[in-house]
Amino acid sequence: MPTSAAEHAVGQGDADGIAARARGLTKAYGSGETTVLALDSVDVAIARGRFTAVMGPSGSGKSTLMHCLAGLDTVSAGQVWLGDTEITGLKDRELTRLRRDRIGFMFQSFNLIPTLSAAENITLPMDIAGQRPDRKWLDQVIDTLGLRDRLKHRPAQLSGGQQQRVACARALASRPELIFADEPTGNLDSRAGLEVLGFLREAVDDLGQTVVMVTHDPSAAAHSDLVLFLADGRIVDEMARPTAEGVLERMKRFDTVRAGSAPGDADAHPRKGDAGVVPPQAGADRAAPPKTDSGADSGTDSAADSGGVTADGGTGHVSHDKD
Ligand SMILES: Nc1ncnc2c1ncn2[C@@H]1O[C@H](COP(=O)(O)OP(=O)(O)OP(=O)(O)O)[C@@H](O)[C@H]1O
Repeated sequence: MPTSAAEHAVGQGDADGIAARARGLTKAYGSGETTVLALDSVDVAIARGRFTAVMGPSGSGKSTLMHCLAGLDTVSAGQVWLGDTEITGLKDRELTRLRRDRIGFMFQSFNLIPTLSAAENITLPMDIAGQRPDRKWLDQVIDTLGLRDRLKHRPAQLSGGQQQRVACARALASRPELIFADEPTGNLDSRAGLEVLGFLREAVDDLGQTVVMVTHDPSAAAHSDLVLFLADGRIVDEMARPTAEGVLERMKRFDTVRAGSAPGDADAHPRKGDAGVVPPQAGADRAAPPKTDSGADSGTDSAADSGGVTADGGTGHVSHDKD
């Protein structure tokens, strides 16, 4: 039976079986009247060796939660641990190393380097970090992802699904403790999307990896072991062994609640998804949004220019001080 996040209550001291956790995790953007409370005292524990999906309405804080758990963004209050290591308070350089050594990233734009072959893309973060890939593991990843006969191809010679598989292999190459995937199927047609979800599932089942995936898609979430539902910056529910129908039903309730919420509720801490209102300018306050996957090409170019970025596993991440 899948392990529920709830069974691993935060603060019990026993970190066994927990890949990452947060306590009282709060993230506010901006200040004064324009403050946006993206995360509101979130307690969460991500079970090791499981596939966890994070869902919720637009603006509910999914990406912010992922970025804070991955040390890509600073927190306003609370604590975050990766395994036993508290990452809140770590210096930039320590965080960069920790991300590089212990976390794999997959984004909907794949951030592959166009001039490098698939094989070179897969090992690039490790090459930059001066780490030698574990050949046996790498072979296993490549075979599991069905990339053996595509290794010499450049990204432009690969289909979208194959490119995403390369991105998946890159995230897995260093055998990270935790893989964060932000809408990894967002740019794919449904068949390629299914493929990638299948591979993430296999990464968990066959390779023992831990995956956290942010998604809007109930069918994608149905591939996970546990869905965490976020609303207004809080975890409001979870569902073990989810089905697409079950997740869809649960998501519909957000709409009902939001449609029925008092108009003044959103005023204290306005959020993009509040009260069913998503103003067109909702993202305008995101001077430097934490999403770093704004385009495959720009991402790859900057990645090519900056060793720190690609050493992060293709995050495209440059800075995490964006308030
Ligand atoms: N850099 C930023 N500056 C200001 N506000 C931000 C920033 N990043 C996120 N926010 C706000 O924080 C809230 C949560 O954003 P987040 O991107 O985490 O939501 P999400 O659930 O991932 O949304 P979506 O599903 O639309 O991607 C939103 O109201 C958003 O506008």
